[in-house]
Amino acid sequence: MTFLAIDVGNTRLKWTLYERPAPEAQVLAHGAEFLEQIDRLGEGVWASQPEPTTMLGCIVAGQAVKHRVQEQMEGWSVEPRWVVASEAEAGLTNGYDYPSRLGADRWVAMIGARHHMLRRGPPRPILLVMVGTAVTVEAIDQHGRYLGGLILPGHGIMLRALESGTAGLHVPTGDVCEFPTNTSDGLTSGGTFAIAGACERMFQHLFKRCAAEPLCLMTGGAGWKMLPAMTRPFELIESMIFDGLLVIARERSEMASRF
Ligand SMILES: Nc1ncnc2c1ncn2[C@@H]1O[C@H](COP(=O)(O)OP(=O)(O)OP(=O)(O)O)[C@@H](O)[C@H]1O
Ligand SMILES: CC(C)(CO)[C@@H](O)C(=O)NCCC(=O)O
Ligand SMILES: [K+]
Repeated sequence: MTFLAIDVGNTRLKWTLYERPAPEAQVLAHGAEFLEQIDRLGEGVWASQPEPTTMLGCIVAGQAVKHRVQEQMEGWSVEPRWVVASEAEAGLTNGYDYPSRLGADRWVAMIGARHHMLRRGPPRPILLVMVGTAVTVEAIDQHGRYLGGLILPGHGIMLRALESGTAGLHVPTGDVCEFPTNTSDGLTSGGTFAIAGACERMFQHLFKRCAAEPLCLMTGGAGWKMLPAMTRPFELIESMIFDGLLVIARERSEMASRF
């Protein structure tokens, strides 16, 4: 009963093969590829894996990339399934104006975050920060209602925007510091504190709205770089999107077996 979970972001595809579709399942194999390199997955690393019994993915790259991913799965008989944000799933309700327009990665990561929070104790609001190509800062109340979230350029996009919009900002990566005294440190610290500051504001908004202290969770490949700059204690859970996919897969298979 193996289960393949795939997270296709704006820069990279990440995949994990589990022994079954349920939270805490054992990992059999995993990998990550830049989107330019996914066309070799089928004859490459996926060819040496046992065929997944079921699959669930989350994709924010466009239709063309989705087709390329599905092509790589053609050697298997497993049906490709992709999560789309809905009005409610796995204990989370979606406050977005148009629920299906919410990025699938955001929706899935929030479902993973709520699962982690409930395992820790009584229900609390959640502040979820996802640091990838773009950065999202999500607010979920203690009842599992998604209130809304911020979308910011990721660190890389911020730097590239400054480089292309100015004449004198082509410098190597600097360090994060409180009072930068050179261009490199100024750019690196500016981007980092822009993200940290947005998170702090959302924390305040969420605390006020819920009258309960939010649990602060972070995910995304660059999360570890952000942690030291945060104004609150954050827990980094790298596997949040995969954990969300496992929760959804279990819920869906339980629902199916009830009918
Ligand atoms: N010092 C830094 N601090 C914060 N973020 C950074 C830093 N350096 C790079 N980043 C960002 O981290 C991203 C890499 O993280 P990750 O590997 O999760 O993203 P990704 O795979 O590009 O994301 P996606 O899931 O959108 O494809 C880069 O796109 C960049 O914007
Ligand atoms: C915001 C990103 C880029 C974050 O990865 C992605 O979730 C996305 O493309 N979302 C669609 C728009 C939205 O979530 O409102
Ligand atoms: K992502």
